[in-house]
Amino acid sequence: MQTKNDPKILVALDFPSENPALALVDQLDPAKCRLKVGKELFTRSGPSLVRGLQDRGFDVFLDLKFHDIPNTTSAAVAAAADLGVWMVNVHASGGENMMVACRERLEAFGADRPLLIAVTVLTSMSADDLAGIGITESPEAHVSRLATLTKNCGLDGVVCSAQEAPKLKAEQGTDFKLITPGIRPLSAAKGDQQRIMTPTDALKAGSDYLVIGRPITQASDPLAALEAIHSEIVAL
Ligand SMILES: O=C(O)c1cc(=O)[nH]c(=O)n1[C@@H]1O[C@H](COP(=O)(O)O)[C@@H](O)[C@H]1O
Repeated sequence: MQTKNDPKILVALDFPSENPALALVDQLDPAKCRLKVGKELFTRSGPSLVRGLQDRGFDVFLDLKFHDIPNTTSAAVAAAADLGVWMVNVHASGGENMMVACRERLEAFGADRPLLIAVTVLTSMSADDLAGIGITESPEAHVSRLATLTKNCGLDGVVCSAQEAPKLKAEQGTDFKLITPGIRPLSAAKGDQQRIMTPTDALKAGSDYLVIGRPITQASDPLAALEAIHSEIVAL
């Protein structure tokens, strides 16, 4: 259920720099979406851009997928919390000690801490890719293994494909948040995403938040595209 204060749509700001990102953002409505800032945009434009988005009323998901030793990674998520972001993520494959260190470090921020999410298996990784790094179980089994580890470490949820959502909700419970990319309204181009789902189907499958990039950012009228998806899911 979409509420005014908890927008389910996370718009992926996959732009090379601040100017085109802000040109898009200034057409959007913070009551209807949050914003995801990833590695390219953050590396170019950094914390000042994040503050600029927050000053415009948007919550920010800082999608930097930290993966390092526990001391370094927990310091990085604390820096994200100092920046006041709404959500931050790490790689679950960084392991238990790393994830626990991150969760413990964020406890100091109390109720205002960012949600701490883990990436399980990137949707770009095939079974062959996993075998190449010594993982012989299926991608699906590895996602479940890493989601269980993530939950046991006390994190808030995982990034996964919406196809995996029913299984993960059944295994991890309804409070464990699922953030799902690969979302396409029926009218939108699939692009390079392979495993796609409509916003409605993804929420019905158990997604908590929908990461949506090009169907909004490349639309001729981005606000109309956002509002169409928002109206579709607010009616659920
Ligand atoms: O972590 C992500 O956000 C992510 C993980 C993943 O497995 N697949 C995936 O597509 N994403 C991101 O989700 C967004 C999807 O954008 P669109 O395909 O344009 O809707 C991009 O920012 C991707 O980098």
